Amino acid sequence: MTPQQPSRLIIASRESRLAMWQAEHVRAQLSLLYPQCSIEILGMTTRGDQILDRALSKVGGKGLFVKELEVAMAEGRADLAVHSLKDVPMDLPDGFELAAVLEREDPRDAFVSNDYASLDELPPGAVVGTSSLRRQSLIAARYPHLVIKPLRGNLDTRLGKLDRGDYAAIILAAAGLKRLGLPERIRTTLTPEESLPAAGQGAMAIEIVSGRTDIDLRAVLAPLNHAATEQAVRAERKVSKVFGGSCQIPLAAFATVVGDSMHLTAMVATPDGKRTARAELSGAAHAPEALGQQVSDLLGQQDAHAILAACKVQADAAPDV
Ligand SMILES: NCc1[nH]cc(CCC(=O)O)c1CC(=O)O
Repeated sequence: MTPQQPSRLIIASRESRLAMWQAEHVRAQLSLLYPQCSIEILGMTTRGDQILDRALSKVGGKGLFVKELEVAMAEGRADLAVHSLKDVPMDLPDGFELAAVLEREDPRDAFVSNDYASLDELPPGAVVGTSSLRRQSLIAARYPHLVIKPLRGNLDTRLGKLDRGDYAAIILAAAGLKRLGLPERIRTTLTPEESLPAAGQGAMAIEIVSGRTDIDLRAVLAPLNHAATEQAVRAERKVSKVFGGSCQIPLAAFATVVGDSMHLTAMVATPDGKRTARAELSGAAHAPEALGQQVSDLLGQQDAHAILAACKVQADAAPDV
């Protein structure tokens, strides 16, 4: 069935430069597909953008970046929302669904510094900026002589704080820097062996309201879906979901797809990096959730639940920054 040609589409987006780049990217692809369609971007601020003085894990997690966009769609002010998949909760609220996952950019973490070329070069006591529990846990485990300080805000804000001298180095997603045309800020990319990426890192997703009767939006957006990326992130997000699904625990999950087969590696750890469980398996690319469940089971056999309990204790004891 040919999808109905839309005559007008409104894309809801956060207003950060990265979010706007991503919305613009989706708009450009849609205009090629539907040249008659008028497509607008509705920029909005979310609570996640406003609350910059506390760790996200303390104020409600990922949902804070998507809620306002969902309200705009529910009220008919927008038809679709473009998100960094990493920021999308594992369970969407009733009445919403992901209609497409776009081809993944570089999924790795990037080491960014004006003075040092890599984590290995940082001297004892050097301050590294990150508010990601996953990145924090990794650095604490491998570089116990470094000091980790929280770093929130959009990419430009974070780079500004680095340039002001607040940190010796910061860790960011390579994808964001590449999309914003700042690949030269990356001093080193951390391999997945060094820093296993977060579930969905580097991928964009399009969210819609389910069951619209006026237009088949799923069909309209289907050509933007990248099958291999969708399979990979479904496996990764399954692991996230099994272990509680938000930013409250250091959790990494990374899948690669080659043809019909997929390899998934996942890890949970304590924020201090002292306890880690890691597991990996290959399986069929067409059954991503099954592989995600199997890898989660392997993590469970390795004491992952005790690690989660220890995480909760450390999170409750941590200062509220
Ligand atoms: N949590 C914030 C966030 N959400 C998505 C990205 C980068 C782009 C991506 O991973 O797709 C970032 C910044 C970062 O982690 O450095």
